[in-house]
Amino acid sequence: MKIAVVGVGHMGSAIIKGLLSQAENHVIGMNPVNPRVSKFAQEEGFHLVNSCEEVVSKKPAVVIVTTPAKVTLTVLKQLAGLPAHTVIISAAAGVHLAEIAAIFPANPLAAIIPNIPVAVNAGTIGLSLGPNVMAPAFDKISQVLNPLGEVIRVPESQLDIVGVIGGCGPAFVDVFMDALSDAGVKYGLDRSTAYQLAASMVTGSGQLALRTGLTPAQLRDQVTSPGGTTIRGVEALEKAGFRYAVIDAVNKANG
Ligand SMILES: NC(=O)C1=CN([C@@H]2O[C@H](COP(=O)(O)OP(=O)(O)OC[C@H]3O[C@@H](n4cnc5c(N)ncnc54)[C@H](O)[C@@H]3O)[C@@H](O)[C@H]2O)C=CC1
Ligand SMILES: O=C(O)[C@@H]1CCC=N1
Repeated sequence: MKIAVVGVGHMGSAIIKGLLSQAENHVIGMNPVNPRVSKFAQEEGFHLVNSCEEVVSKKPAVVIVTTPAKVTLTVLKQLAGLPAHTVIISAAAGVHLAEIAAIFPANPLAAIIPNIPVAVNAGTIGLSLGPNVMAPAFDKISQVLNPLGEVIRVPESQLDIVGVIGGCGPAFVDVFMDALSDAGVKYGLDRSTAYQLAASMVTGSGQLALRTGLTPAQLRDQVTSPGGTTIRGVEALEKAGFRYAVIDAVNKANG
C-alpha cells in the first residue's frame, strides 16, 4: 500500500520505521528540506519529498500526518487536493476530527495518538474513527496500524487521556528506567548492564500483565514476599509519594 507520512520528526520517523518492516508498504515521507531527514531517508530507503503538492501528486492510499499540532491544519489545507478515497490519519495531539472534516468533507478520516515504540512494532495506538470510514477504508486503516502495535479504539472524547498514558507514558517510564539504572550503577553495575536490566525488566513486567490479565496489584503481591526485600522498597516508594507523582504527571500532561 502507498502510504505518505507528512512530518518526519520523532513520531513520523518512528512510524516510518514501523511501516518499513512490512515489505508490502511503499512509504513516502514528506518534510521541508532538512539534512537530518534526508540522511534518515537514505539510511532507511524510503522516498522523500519536500512539499504537499508532491504528496498530492503521488495519490497515496493513506496519509499519516505527524506535523507539530500548531501547523497541522495549515498542512492539511495544503493536502486538500488528495483524491476522496485517500484515508487521512492525523497523529497530532489536540487536532480534532471535526476540524479535519471541514477540510476533507468526503475522505475517510481517523485520529490517532501513537507512541514511540511503533518504531519497533511494539507501539500502543489510540484510534478514533471519523466520518466516511466504511469497510474498505477501515481495512486500510487496520492494515496500516495493526503491524505498528496494539490499537486501542476509543471515542474521540477519550483520545487525549489515551494520548497521555500511551503517548507520553514512554517518557515517564524512561525516567523510571534511568533512575533504576543510576541505582544499579551506585551498587556497582556498569552503565550498559544497568540499562539492559531496567529495560528488560520493564518489558517483561508489561508482557506478564498483558498475557495473564492480572491487575498490577495482584502482580505486585506475587513479588512482595512476606518480610522480604521488595515490600521494603514498595514502602519507600509510598513514603516518597510515587503514586501521587505519577497521577500528577498525568494531570499536568493532560492539562
Ligand atoms: N513524539 C511523540 O511521542 C508523539 C507525537 N505525537 C504528535 O506528533 C506530532 C509531531 O511530534 P514530534 O514528532 O514529537 O515533533 P518533531 O518536532 O520531532 O517533528 C515534527 C516534524 O514536522 C516537520 N514539519 C514542521 N512543519 C512542517 C510542515 N509545514 N510540513 C511538513 N512537515 C513539517 C518538522 O521539520 C519535523 O521534522 C505532534 O503533532 C505530536 O502531537 C503524537 C503522539 C506521540
Ligand atoms: O509531548 C507531546 O506533546 C506529544 C503528544 C503525546 C506524546 N508526545
